[in-house]
Amino acid sequence: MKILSKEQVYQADKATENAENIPSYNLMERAGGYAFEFMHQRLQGQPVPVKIFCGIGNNGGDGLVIARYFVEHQYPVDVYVVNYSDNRSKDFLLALEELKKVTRKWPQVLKSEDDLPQINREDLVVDCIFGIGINRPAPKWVQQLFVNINQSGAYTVAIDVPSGMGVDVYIKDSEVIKPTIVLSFQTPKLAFFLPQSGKYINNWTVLDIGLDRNFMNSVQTQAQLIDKAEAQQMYKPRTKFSHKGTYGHALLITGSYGKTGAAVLSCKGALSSGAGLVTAYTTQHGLPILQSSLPEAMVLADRYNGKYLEEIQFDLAPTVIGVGPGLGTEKITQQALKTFLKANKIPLVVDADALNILSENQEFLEFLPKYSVLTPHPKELERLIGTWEDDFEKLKKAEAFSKKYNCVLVLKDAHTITVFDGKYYVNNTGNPGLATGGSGDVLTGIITGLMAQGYDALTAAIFGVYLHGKAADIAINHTAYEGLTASMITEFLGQAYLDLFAQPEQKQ
Ligand SMILES: NC(=O)C1=CN([C@@H]2O[C@H](COP(=O)(O)OP(=O)(O)OC[C@H]3O[C@@H](n4cnc5c(N)ncnc54)[C@H](OP(=O)(O)O)[C@@H]3O)[C@@H](O)[C@H]2O)[C@@H](O)CC1
Ligand SMILES: Nc1ncnc2c1ncn2[C@@H]1O[C@H](COP(=O)(O)OP(=O)(O)O)[C@@H](O)[C@H]1O
Ligand SMILES: [K+]
Repeated sequence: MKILSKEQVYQADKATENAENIPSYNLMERAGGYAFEFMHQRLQGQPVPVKIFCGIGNNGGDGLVIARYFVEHQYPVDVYVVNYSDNRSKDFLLALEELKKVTRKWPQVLKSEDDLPQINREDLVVDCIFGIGINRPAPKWVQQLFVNINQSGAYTVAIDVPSGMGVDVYIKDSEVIKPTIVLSFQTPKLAFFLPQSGKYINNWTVLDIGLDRNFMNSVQTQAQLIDKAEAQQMYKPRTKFSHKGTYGHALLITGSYGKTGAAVLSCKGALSSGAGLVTAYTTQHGLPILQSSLPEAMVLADRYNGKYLEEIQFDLAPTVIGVGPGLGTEKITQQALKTFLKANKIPLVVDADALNILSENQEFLEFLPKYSVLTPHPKELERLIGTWEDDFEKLKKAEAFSKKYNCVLVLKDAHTITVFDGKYYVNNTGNPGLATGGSGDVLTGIITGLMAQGYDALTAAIFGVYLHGKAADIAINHTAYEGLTASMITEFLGQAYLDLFAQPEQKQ
């Protein structure tokens, strides 16, 4: 699903007004109408006390349209205008006129902290204070209103975006409404998926308000949400007369003394994603461990008998190499990695300690083959690209890094974002069950396994992240978040594949 930027949303509005030859106010009517319908279908006329907080821009205007519908359907409703500015938008004023036609109970105007009403747990709060137009911290008294709403425990529906949240910029030092659900118009907003702002999002849904199809089909967005529909398109079906050679050979350079588990997990990831052959390259003492725990994998060990890899040299031609999990960052391993990288031409997936070694020796980055996949978690990313002011700056820095080194950068997080060629592919599977040691090692194996099967680096990264998260989503039905271990991700990977084409259950 496309994630439009703020500017693109305004452009989509204009395109729709032009294509349908309608005034902008019609869109506000449509948006407000759909939002009301969503709530009305769930409330079914129950006399829940509704409190609608409207700003003075178009988000506030949506709120006034919603208010009119609530009045018309005889819900007990209080409407407040949060008067943070006297610059009321044209369509806000039109919506106010329409509201006044159906009720004599005019909105109460709030101008300071003293005006803020009591909010009760039993209320339904509709948040229309700020939408995508916010560009600086709200006035303090308005922020106090956000806090009051958050502390009330009331069921809170945010219209378009939670008030206080910037959609393409981070608004520093500002309170944000933490809604029960966000009803977002036409497109989810990038901020929903970033850790600094996404922590305010419990649940969101998109309301299709019918923006111009031509515009929506042709607009090129920087960000895209990856869900089942997108993942299905990536899947490569197997053919009847294929054999293990068809699905490539994945080599995983992994493990050290006490961290052979990382090697096992990444090999399991590669095997369960479907690689034709998997070989681990590890330390000598790791060899028997791998052989006994994972009979499907072949194992090569370095010549020395040390705790860490001292040399990376093998006499085989894998399709793709995954490197990093459990390697450690010993000087001797750093040297071995340098020698290997200098000579290597085979596509790479780089993770964990291999990333840490690259961070310490940035000159090694030049040795990476084109389209290498790098999979840092936030700390590894910081070591690689330095610190950032906020999540949007992080994305910009990641984008610049990926362009400079021509690599696919997988920013692992609750919503992992794959960055390549100026585009952001935002993953929408996975859950906190994945916050467990080794789950990243499994991901490295999965992406390496997909590349072995002929998926290009970008697709392997996006699809691998999707499958990894989906396997965890299926697994937690059996394990809960707490019971999920990294190995189990690989056990449920097959179900993640099956789910790609599973038909939703038909209602009788
Ligand atoms: N296609 C769609 O999706 C449709 C969307 N629609 C709706 O329109 C909404 C966007 O409306 P909007 O552009 O009027 O902005 P909104 O968020 O109401 O803010 C109002 C104004 O506040 C101002 N301001 C900013 N920060 C401030 C601050 N800290 N303290 C004080 N003032 C501040 C700023 O003006 P400024 O002062 O910067 O000139 C800003 O313009 C969108 O979210 C959706 O709900 C539908 O109606 C139609 C279809
Ligand atoms: N709260 C979460 N929600 C969704 N995915 C998560 C969450 N926490 C971690 N993950 C995922 O789990 C993996 C953790 O990787 P990493 O930190 O490298 O683990 P390890 O080093 O232990 O293997 C990443 O793919 C990340 O996106
Ligand atoms: K809002």
